[in-house]
Amino acid sequence: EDTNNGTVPTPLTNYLDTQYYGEISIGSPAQMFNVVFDTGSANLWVPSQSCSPFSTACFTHNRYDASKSRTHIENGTGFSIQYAAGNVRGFLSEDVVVVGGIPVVQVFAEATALSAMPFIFAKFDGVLGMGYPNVAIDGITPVFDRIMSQHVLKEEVFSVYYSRDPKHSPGGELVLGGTDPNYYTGNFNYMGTKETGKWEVTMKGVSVGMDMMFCAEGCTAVIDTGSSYITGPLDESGYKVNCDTVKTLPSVTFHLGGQEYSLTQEDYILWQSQIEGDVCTVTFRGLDVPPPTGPIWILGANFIARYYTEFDRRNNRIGFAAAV
Ligand SMILES: CC(C)(C)OC(=O)N[C@@H]1CNC[C@H](C(=O)N(Cc2cccc(Cl)c2Cl)C2CC2)C1
Repeated sequence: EDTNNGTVPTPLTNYLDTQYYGEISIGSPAQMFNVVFDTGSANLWVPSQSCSPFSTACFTHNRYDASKSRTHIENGTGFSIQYAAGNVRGFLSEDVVVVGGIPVVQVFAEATALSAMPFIFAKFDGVLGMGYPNVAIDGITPVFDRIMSQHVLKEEVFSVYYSRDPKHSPGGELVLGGTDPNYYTGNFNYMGTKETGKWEVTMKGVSVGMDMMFCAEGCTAVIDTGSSYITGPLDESGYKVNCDTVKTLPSVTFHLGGQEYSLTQEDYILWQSQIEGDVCTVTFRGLDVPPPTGPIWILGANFIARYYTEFDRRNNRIGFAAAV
């Protein structure tokens, strides 16, 4: 059903609370792909039919076949992304991409080489960057910018709901042009994005329990829908705790835009029941980014699952409301 004059919500699949992806189509007739809608990047790439036979990660995913699309436009320019954990190489193509019911003619990358790490663990096929244009590699206009220039959206915003429990259905939802009141309660609290033209805000501190433990002088918080966890300048990463002590663990509070956003142990502990017993891991990752970029925190899926997030391009601000 059309809820935002021109757009329909995109249901997301939640894979183990670590990967949230939804379906888009590319080409005519439509070729379907599962993509992560990633606010930490701004390019669209999917595996290519012409990927190398040695790229295992490519063969276990849906691949775009240009020869089968009558709306395909040849480009051929080389393309590569260097992630922290791996890389993607390929070439550019252009075709009709449909997101949330909206068609756009989009320049995207056909990946011909995907590093096995980490993409053999990816349940999604590709990535659809929802970041600002200045994050886009090769200056390619991002999908959401192409959608905005069609003036079909009621508001120039998009919103993200991530479920906290893989058994819930849907595992999440992306709304283009508005928010979905079914997935949040109360009001939104807004904060301006930094003038860097990224989905990042100034954070005033991080408290553990009652003590301000980190970022006391202020730091940057990136709101990154494509990251699974919370990353900060911590030396503990993948910290294991005794599951019996989990209920005594303190809340962790992020001070953003004059509000306090707390995560309780159920939000930040990954509790896995295994044969040899339960294993509990703190889902904070250590990542040291030196100044001037750092110190930087990345608030990923387990933050967004607790706080429904509205990304507002019109007003260059981010809004949080309590997720249902
Ligand atoms: C500098 C620039 C290249 C733009 O930086 C980024 O693109 N930075 C991206 C920021 N958002 C997270 C992205 C990421 O880590 N992955 C890998 C990933 C994440 C979760 C789970 C799995 Cl399995 C995987 Cl493979 C992409 C899938 C979104 C990198």
